[in-house]
Amino acid sequence: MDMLPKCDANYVPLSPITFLQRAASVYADRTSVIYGNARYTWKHTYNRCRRLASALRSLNISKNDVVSVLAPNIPAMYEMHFAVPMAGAVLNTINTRLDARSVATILRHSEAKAFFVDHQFIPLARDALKQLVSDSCDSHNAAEEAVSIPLVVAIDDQDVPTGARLGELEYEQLISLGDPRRHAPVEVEDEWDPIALNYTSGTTSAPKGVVYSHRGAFLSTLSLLLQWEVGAGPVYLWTLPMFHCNGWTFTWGVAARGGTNVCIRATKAAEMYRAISDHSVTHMCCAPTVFSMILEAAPNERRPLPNTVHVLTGGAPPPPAVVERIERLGFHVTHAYGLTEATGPALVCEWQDQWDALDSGARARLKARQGVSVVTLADADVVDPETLARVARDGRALGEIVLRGSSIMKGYYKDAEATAKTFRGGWFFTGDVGVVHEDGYIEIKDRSKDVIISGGENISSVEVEAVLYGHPKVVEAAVVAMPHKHWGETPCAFLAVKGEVKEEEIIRHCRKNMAKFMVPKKVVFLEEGLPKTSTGKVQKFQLRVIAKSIARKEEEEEEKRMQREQVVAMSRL
Ligand SMILES: Nc1ncnc2c1ncn2[C@@H]1O[C@H](COP(=O)(O)OP(=O)(O)OP(=O)(O)O)[C@@H](O)[C@H]1O
Repeated sequence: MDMLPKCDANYVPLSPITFLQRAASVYADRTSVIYGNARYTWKHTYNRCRRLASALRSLNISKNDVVSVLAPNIPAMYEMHFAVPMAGAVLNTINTRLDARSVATILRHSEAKAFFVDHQFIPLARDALKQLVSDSCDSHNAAEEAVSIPLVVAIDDQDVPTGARLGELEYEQLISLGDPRRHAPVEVEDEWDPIALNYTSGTTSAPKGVVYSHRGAFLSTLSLLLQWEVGAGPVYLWTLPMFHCNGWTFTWGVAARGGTNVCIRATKAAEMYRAISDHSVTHMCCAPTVFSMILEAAPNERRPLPNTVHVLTGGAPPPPAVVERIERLGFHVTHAYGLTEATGPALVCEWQDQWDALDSGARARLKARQGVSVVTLADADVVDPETLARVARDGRALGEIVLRGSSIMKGYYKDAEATAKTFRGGWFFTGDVGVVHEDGYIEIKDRSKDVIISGGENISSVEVEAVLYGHPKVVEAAVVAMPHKHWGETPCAFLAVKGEVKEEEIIRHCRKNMAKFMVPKKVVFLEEGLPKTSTGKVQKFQLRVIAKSIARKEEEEEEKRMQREQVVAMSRL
């Protein structure tokens, strides 16, 4: 049997771009994309992608060249997920909430050959390009790595054109100029070839460039469709940014199921309710912070849900109290855990039938666990990061969550050291601390950098946050370490609340619901909400800076008070 070789008939490189070709033939006249009043069918989308791929090739974009895009969830952004790899190039979607300096850093690091910019982000892109030009002048003087300036393509609004331009080229003009007969889309030669370059959220350190292969993207897409039980023809609302791990692969996945992509420019409560109601949305993905937006929407923004909306949530721990509330509204939540490095979700809290009989609170607590590996992952575990020994399956022993399988990235672009550090002993190390329960379900307790160590005890900020979310007035909660002269660190809670609530009330609520050593010593109310990354994660490093300065101030005041008491005591002598 070993003598039977691979041939073109039985061995075709796996790539998610094949989903589009199939969609164009199987679902040709079905609506592929809705954006405002603009509508496309799968036949249209396929033809437009072929034209764009061919236009890119005519501009000398070739194999492994990086094409960057700065755009919200619009049809062009969707099309580029197919057109760029169809030209043999690598898609780099840039986070639209970054500042010009960071956008320039990504353009420089990725050596982007082309840069597509949505009209709304032209001012940001212009500043980033200025920065890049100035870096390029500096690099000539300092004999650094040369900086190349990408070809710029403006994307005008595909529903209501604005006429805004940046650079010489415009998106629709490229599509009309593309001629697949002269420059045919490129065949994928090797499924290990890169398809996308995604920078991490930068929650804990400088963003790293994560490279996906066609194979990894293909398998992750199928795996997530299966895991989430997405049937034929889903109506998928784009609330998760497509720039976040290629929309957790659903950019490619919606084509695989012949679904309809409902694109909205901004993930805001009114837009979401309207789109769900107008288009009978069946599926959406989002970070748990989006739940708070939906739950706190003003009465005039709300609309009744026309049907059950299946939501895949992840990216941050969903507090059980919030899961319970959102499900009462008619959303059905599936919880997944993942990372940019794992091509989006890697663990999913797969539901067990016997859990249906539990009350809603118990169901939400089970659902808030991160779960078991998705089908294309070979293995997931929690291990001692030094010895690599598996931790006990008791829901208590802490270790680092590790993953292994075809969904894991190829590596970090131009960073061999970070790649070597994260791949060890046949595992990918996530940097997240977790436990394994008796039933084999993994639960994240913290990111290793976020664990609070108070008097030698580890405190999981996620556990303290879950209790805080149980308070009826808490809308957002994050807990970080605050330096403490006796305990080393103590928990400091940052809250966004509705209505009036005092620090003492929150502390009382915590005392009632958690061990004494876990109770936050300080509660800070942030009226403007918690600082977040573009992917909806709380920027805990910013909160740590505030907590540190509060601790310093309190220590200074304490010292002053002691000095005053000493003076008084001396004067009495
Ligand atoms: N369901 C979840 N529950 C808890 N945490 C989650 C969940 N899903 C993802 N996360 C957190 O998000 C992290 C992955 O985030 P992402 O890849 O967007 O970049 P980042 O790790 O935040 O950024 P950086 O690596 O640059 O600091 C995970 O390591 C984990 O800490």
